[in-house]
Amino acid sequence: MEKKQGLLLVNLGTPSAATPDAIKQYLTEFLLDRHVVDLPKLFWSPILKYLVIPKRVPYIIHHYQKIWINGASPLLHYSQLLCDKLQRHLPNIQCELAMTYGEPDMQSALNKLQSCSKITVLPLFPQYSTTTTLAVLDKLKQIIASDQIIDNICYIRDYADHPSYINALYLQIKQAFEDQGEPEVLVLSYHGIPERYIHKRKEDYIERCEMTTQLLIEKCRANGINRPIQMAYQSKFGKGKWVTPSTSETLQTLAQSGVKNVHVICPGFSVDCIETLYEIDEENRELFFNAGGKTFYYIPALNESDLQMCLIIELINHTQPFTFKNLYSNT
Ligand SMILES: C=CC1=C(C)c2cc3[nH]c(cc4nc(cc5[nH]c(cc1n2)c(C)c5CCC(=O)O)C(CCC(=O)O)=C4C)c(C)c3C=C
Ligand SMILES: [Fe+2]
Ligand SMILES: [Fe+2]
Repeated sequence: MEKKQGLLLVNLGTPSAATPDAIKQYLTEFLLDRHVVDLPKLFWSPILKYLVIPKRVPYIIHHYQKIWINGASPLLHYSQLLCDKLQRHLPNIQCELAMTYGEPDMQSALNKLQSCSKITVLPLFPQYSTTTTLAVLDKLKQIIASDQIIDNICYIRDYADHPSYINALYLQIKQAFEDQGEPEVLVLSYHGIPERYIHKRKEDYIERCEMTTQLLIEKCRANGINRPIQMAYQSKFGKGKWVTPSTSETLQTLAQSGVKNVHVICPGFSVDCIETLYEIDEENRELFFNAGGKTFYYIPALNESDLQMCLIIELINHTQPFTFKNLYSNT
C-alpha cells in the first residue's frame, strides 16, 4: 500500500483549563520563549515568576472563563474542528494538530505522522513573524534533528498574499456587510509586536500585514465595497513601545470624530481566541461605545468554515513549500 502524506497544522497554544494553575503554566512556557520575549533570561525569569504571572493570571482568568466553549479554550476548539474537518475531506492525507506551547504538543503530533511519506507543516499564522512562525520552525527543527526525519518534511512560511486567503477574507467581509448592513468604517486589526523586534531581527511581519491589507483593499474595491478601511495593531503586552496605530486608540478616535458604526475583522487570527472574542468583541466594543460609537460588529475568524478548509487545501496543493535544510536562509 502507498504511504500516506501528512499535514501538521500548528497554532500558538492556550491554557488547558480556565483555572489559575493551567493559565500560569501556559503563560510561563509561552513568555519564557526567547522568540516571544527577548530579555536576558536571568533578568526576565524572576520578573515573570514573581511580578508578571501573579498579576496577569487573576486578571486574565475571567476573560478566559467568559469565552470558554464546551470545556475548551476557543483557540483549541476551533483549531481541532478545522483539523477534523480537513481530515474528513482529505482521506489520503493524515491531518494532525499541534501547538507551539502546551497540548497537543509537536513531538506527539510528529510521532503520529511517523509513517507518512512526506509531511507538510502549516503554521496557522497568515503573516510570518519571528515571534510565532519562527518559534514553530525552530522547535520543529530541534525535534527533527534528533529524529533524523529532515528529508521528508517541509513547511509553508506564510500565506499573507495568497489569493485564496484574500478571497476568503473578502467573502467573510461581504457576508457581514450583507447580514449586518455596511458600516461607516471597516477596521482590520492585527496582533502587534514590540517595535524593537523590527530592527533587531529578520522580521518582515509588518510588511506581511501591510501586504494583506493592500490586497484586501484592492479586492474589496474591485468588487464594489468602497467603505473606508483602516488597519491597526492590538494586544499590546508589557511596558515597551509596540507597533502603532493601536486598535483601541483607532476605535476611540473614530468614535470621537463622529463615526457611529464600525465592523472589525482580525485577518491575522486564523481561528477565534481570547484576543478576538474578548479583547476585540468585549473590551474594544466597550471602548468604542464609551467614546460615542453606537454599533460594533466583530466579523468572525475563518475558523472551521468551508472557506478556511478550501484555503488550506489550496495551500498544500499549490504552494511551493520550503525544506528544513535551508530553514535559516528563508526566515
Ligand atoms: C511579548 C509578548 C507577545 C508577543 C510578541 C506576541 C505576539 C503574537 N501573538 C500572536 C497570537 C496570539 N497571541 C495570543 C495570546 C497572547 N499573546 C501574548 C503576548 C504576546 N504575543 C499573551 C501574554 C497572550 C495570552 C493572553 C493574555 O494574557 O493576554 C493568542 C491567543 C491565545 C489564547 O489562549 O486564546 C494568539 C492567537 C501573534 C499572531 C503574534 C505576533 C505576530
Ligand atoms: Fe500574542
Ligand atoms: Fe489580549
